[in-house]
Amino acid sequence: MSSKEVETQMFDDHCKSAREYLEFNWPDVMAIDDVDEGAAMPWIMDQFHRTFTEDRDFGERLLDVGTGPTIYQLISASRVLPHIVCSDIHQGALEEVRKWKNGDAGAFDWSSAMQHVSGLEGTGWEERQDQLRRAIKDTVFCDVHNENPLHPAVFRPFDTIISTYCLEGACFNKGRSTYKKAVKNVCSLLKPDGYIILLSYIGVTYYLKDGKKDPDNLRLDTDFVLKNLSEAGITVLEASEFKTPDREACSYSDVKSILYVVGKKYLKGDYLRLLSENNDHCV
Ligand SMILES: C[S@@+](CC[C@H](N)C(=O)[O-])C[C@H]1O[C@@H](n2cnc3c(N)ncnc32)[C@H](O)[C@@H]1O
Repeated sequence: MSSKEVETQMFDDHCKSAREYLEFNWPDVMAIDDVDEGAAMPWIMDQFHRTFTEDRDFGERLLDVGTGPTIYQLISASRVLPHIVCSDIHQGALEEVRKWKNGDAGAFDWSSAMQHVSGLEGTGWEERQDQLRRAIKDTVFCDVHNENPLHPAVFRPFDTIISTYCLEGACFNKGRSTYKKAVKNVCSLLKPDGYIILLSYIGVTYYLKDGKKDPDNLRLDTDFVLKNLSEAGITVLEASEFKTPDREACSYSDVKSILYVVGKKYLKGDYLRLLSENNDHCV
């Protein structure tokens, strides 16, 4: 893609640029009264905090799939994973991440999210901000529709993968079989024994575009998301859901809930042992 094409690439059907996406979705980063999502942000940050303070071995190398221009999803992980690769199909989104990493004057301000997480951890937010900036090692092209989403780059399988609101965005008008393949493609980037954390919109039937309803033909429900993870070799360790507010009018979509999933790609032998030891681990 030429630099001119990169500059003019629409971010999505809703926002012209990655910057517009940031300003539309996070006029107030830790908002508790978002029209569609209510107090989802504090809940999401708390889920990530809980996950990454659990006694699990997340390894060293984290891949974020469909990072977009955001870093909130990486704050808690960066306390334990020192090597983070951000990936997205949109070059403008990755440029926003690079600007934030480099501390550019025009970079988006995520300090309230940093402060929220530091408050939970009992750490200093500026040191944690530096820690995340140091941990982001690379920003690379990714297309979840490719069998190897990171092609042409070559990476060893990752220890942990995070993906927030990417798969449903990439597949919203492409149907369930495309979603299923995309989940498989993403999970193929995870090493055996690795962890995946997925955040997803559930129950969307339309997104608003220029005041009109743009239908979502994916119609994600929780069971379908968990089943696809399982078919991609992931054992779901936990799944929590945040119910969005009942509302007459939507601002962006009619999302019904936000699903947070932690899964693990067990080695076959370990998985069978786990099953015989404790069935409760499997949702
Ligand atoms: C709704 S945004 C989510 C961004 C960010 N992770 C967040 O939590 O706000 C969806 C992201 O997925 C990216 N995306 C869309 N299609 C993709 C694809 N086929 N492969 C990889 N990323 C894609 C978009 O460029 C966008 O950054």
